[in-house]
Amino acid sequence: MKNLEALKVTSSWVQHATTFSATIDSSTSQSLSKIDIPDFLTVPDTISTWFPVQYSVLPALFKDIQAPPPLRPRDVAIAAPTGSGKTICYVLPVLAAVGSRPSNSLHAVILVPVQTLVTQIVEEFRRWNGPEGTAKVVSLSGANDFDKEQRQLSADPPNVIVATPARLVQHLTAQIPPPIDLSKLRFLIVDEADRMGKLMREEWLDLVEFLCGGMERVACLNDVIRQRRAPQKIVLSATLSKDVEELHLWNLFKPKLFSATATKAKDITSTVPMDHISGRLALPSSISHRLIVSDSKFHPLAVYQQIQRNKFNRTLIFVNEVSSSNRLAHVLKELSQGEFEVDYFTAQLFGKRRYKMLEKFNKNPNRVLICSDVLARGTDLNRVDCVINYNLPADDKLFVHRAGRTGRAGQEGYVISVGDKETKRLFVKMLKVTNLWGDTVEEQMEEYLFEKDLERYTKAIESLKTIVSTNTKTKNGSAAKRSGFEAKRKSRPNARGEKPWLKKKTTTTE
Ligand SMILES: Nc1ncnc2c1ncn2[C@@H]1O[C@H](COP(=O)(O)OP(=O)(O)OP(=O)(O)O)[C@@H](O)[C@H]1O
Repeated sequence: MKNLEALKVTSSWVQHATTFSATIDSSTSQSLSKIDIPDFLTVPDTISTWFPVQYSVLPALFKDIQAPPPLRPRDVAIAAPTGSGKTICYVLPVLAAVGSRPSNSLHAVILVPVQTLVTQIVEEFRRWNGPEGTAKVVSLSGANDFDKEQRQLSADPPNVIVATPARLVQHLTAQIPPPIDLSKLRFLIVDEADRMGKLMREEWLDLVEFLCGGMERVACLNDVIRQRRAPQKIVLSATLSKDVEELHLWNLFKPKLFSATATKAKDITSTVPMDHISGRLALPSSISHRLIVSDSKFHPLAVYQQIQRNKFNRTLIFVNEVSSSNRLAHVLKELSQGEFEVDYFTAQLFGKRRYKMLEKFNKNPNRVLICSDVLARGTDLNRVDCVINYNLPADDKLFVHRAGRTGRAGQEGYVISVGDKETKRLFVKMLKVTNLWGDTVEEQMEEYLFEKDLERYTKAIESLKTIVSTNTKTKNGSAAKRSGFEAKRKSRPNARGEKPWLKKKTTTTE
């Protein structure tokens, strides 16, 4: 039996992609005058040029709006590095489609995997929509009260909805007919598309396509005519997968791919296995990566020394477990002694507290934010100087997205990964397979390098142990109290079903 060689099927639309530079600098950015945008849109002060992905995508999408093709516009897939400005690629076309005198119909639905991104994208719409805000943009996510959202949708139908898939489906199925009319949708946009998971079609895409109408595969002339109403799909990600079956899930109509070429600084060899739409995973060229290898018991001290030595103004530290975040926060607070503020952000933070935490990080210098991977994708924080992988990322895509929280919009960024001899081996192998290892610097930190801070570090660990043991005692105490209460409750007569308060009828004979 001859073992069959795995076939690499590459769709023709992937092969004939429109490419642009992944590097953002004065030579690859274009002046704003090169693209005519509708005059009712206000250009934010921070925007002075078009980034490569915007200069490549915007003219095509504006053309589909100004001169709609006879059938329906081709769907679009956008693969560009983190921080390269993909959000604007759909914000402007959506606002242009809504127009300066918007009707009451829903023009666009934008779906993102996490609620922090929902708020961030609504903010981006507001930045371009101007203070008067011609288009009505609403957010639907776990950050808001569901009933309040329902009332708002019925009272004042929006032109644009930015939502998490779960919350959108909740609104679409909570009442019949749903308060959201998808039948006249012009855009169906999915940001961080490859994060939506393989079950997305069962979970929400089938329902949304059914309510949009016209998404069936063409089987007859009637389908072709019905398809004219279907919304144009735009899927985006920094790590858009090239897997044919994954792309097939999106049921894209004659898709056009806009894809970044290899970054200038990291010339990636073609031997890299093609598991990614632009043929490879890549970090923005403005990011440098350093791997610190030391005994794991010194990792918190190594992190502290890196922040102190490099004088990072804002540092994001990714951990894999919630428990590590508050322990690491305590040790860093003890070590820093006020040199920098330390907070931690995990998925357990709800509603407004999330945004207050991010706002505090964005607005103040000398901050360290310890977080879980809920912030790894898409989150656009203000000038993060350094991303630290305190726990190494589980896979290469997560490494790219975590690293992409720094080095955004062409700014310089540093990524520091912390490992020990064992974890380092697997991590280096993972990065070398997809050539993300690039020009990473490896630094062995031996025990003698920690001596100068060892005393303070030991004190910090001791105080952490005291806190942990106190918490454990309190937990046990309350558990004991609960079990004591439980025991008392069980001992009460009525817990045994007896009713001593009902006087027994004594007969006179007794
Ligand atoms: N033309 C531009 N000029 C200046 N800054 C820009 C421009 N376009 C985008 N930016 C800024 O660059 C940052 C990154 O933009 P954006 O969040 O759209 O990147 P992204 O590609 O979506 O990143 P990710 O893949 O992490 O989601 C934002 O702060 C945005 O304001």
